[in-house]
Amino acid sequence: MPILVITAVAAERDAVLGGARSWRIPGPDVLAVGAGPAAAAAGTASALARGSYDLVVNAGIGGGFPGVAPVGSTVLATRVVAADLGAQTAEGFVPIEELGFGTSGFEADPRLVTHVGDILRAAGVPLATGPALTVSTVTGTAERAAELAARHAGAAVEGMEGFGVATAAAAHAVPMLELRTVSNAVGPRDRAAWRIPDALRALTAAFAALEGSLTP
Ligand SMILES: O=C(O)c1cccc(C(=O)CC[C@H]2O[C@@H](n3cnc4c(=O)[nH]cnc43)[C@H](O)[C@@H]2O)c1
Repeated sequence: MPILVITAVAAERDAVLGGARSWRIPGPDVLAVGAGPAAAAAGTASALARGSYDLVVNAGIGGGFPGVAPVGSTVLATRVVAADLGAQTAEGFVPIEELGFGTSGFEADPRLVTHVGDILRAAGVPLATGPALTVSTVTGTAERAAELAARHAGAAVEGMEGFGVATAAAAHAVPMLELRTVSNAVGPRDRAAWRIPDALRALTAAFAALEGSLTP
């Protein structure tokens, strides 16, 4: 069953490939397509037009919501949400559904999330599950982090590609998962505190554990 893994940058792609290298079954196709939802959607759609896949996984590092997904943990998304797709009004943010011309969320297959989550936990991966928020601007203040957490109950992780990958996967009727390892906390910007090498190692460990389990 061919699997497509989409990452933003080459370091994430190589981390995924490092984990899949130990698989005794054919590994996934892993593509680094660039940062942000537009690059992710275009890269995923192009790959899905070229080949046939049974599952698309958006994988990478991400920001974890404090109290849900600490730095060093791994997040498997139950739902992929475009957190800034809508309109800002004097009364607050209005999601695109309420504007009447689009959708801002895709649910992951709950059976697939349970199955893959069980495999990761059994392998000792410190796992959190919950909504994965996709943003075009990385959150850099406590106020913005609190606003997002209030608007999305149980928000676990923030990244920049999930919604783009999910949109392309849905257009091709292919199931989609988002898996992120937490390099930093969502909140006041402190780039020096990002634990990128640790998060990349966690990504490798997660994919090593997933051999044969990414079955829709
Ligand atoms: O500098 C490096 O060596 C390096 C290695 C791997 C990845 C990076 C990135 O900067 C990846 C950008 C990618 O990470 C996601 N991300 C990570 N933290 C957050 C966050 O707090 N909020 C939103 N996105 C985050 C995002 O998907 C980016 O595309 C650097």
